[in-house]
Amino acid sequence: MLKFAVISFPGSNCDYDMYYAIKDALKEEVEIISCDETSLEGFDAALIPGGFSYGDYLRSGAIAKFANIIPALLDFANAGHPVLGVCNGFQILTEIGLLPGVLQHNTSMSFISAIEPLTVVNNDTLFTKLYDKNQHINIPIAHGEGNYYCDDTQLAELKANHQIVFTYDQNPNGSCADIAGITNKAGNVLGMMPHPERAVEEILGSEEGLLLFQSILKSFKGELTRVN
Ligand SMILES: NC(=O)CC[C@H](N)C(=O)O
Repeated sequence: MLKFAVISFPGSNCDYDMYYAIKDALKEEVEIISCDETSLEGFDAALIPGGFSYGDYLRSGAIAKFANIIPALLDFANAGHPVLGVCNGFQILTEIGLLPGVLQHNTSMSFISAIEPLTVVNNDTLFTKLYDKNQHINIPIAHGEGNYYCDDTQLAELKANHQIVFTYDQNPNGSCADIAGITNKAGNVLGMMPHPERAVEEILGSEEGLLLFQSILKSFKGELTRVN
C-alpha cells in the first residue's frame, strides 16, 4: 500500500475530497495532516488540496508559504517524491518556489465554477501515464485566481522541458498558453487548477480524474519492479 499525506491548511476546503479520492476511489492509504506538522516521514506522496488557505489574504498561497510543514515539503519534493497541488495547492507550490510562475485573478475578475474541457498534452509524466497523448478530459474548476502567468523565458523553458501537462480547450481565466497544469523540471511535482479529486466516479459527473491518481500508483509499481 502507498501512503499519501493530504496537507491541510486553515481554510483548505478540498482536503476531504482528496482524502476520499485516495481512500475510496484509489483504495490506498491516506492521512490528513496539519500544516503545523514538521515532517512527512513515512509518506510516499504529498497532496496539497484546494481551498482558501489563510483566507487568500495578500494573495492565494502567500501566507501558507510560512507554515511549519513547508521546509519538510521542500525536502520531500527535492528528494524526488511525488507532490500534487490542486487549485490552492497549485497556488501554494508557486509561492514556495517549487513551480515557476504565479496565479493571478481570472481576467473576468469573477470566481468561475464549471466543468472544463482539458487536453492532456504530456502523458509522459508519473501523474499522466495512463492517459493518451492529447486525450480530451472534463475536469471541474472552481477558482477566482487561476490565471497562470509566467514570463517569456519561463514559458520557453516550460515548453522545452515538456513541463506543460494540461491545457484548457476553452481558456476560461486568461492563463498564458492555455496552461491548466505544469510540472517542475524533474517531473515529480505537479500543480494544476482543475480538480481531479472531484472527478473520480461517474456520480460526480466524470471519472476522468481517477486516471491521474492511478497513474501515480502505476509509477510506483514500475519503480518497485525496477528496484526489485
Ligand atoms: N478551489 C480552490 O482551491 C480555490 C482556489 C483559490 N483560493 C481561488 O479562489 O483562486
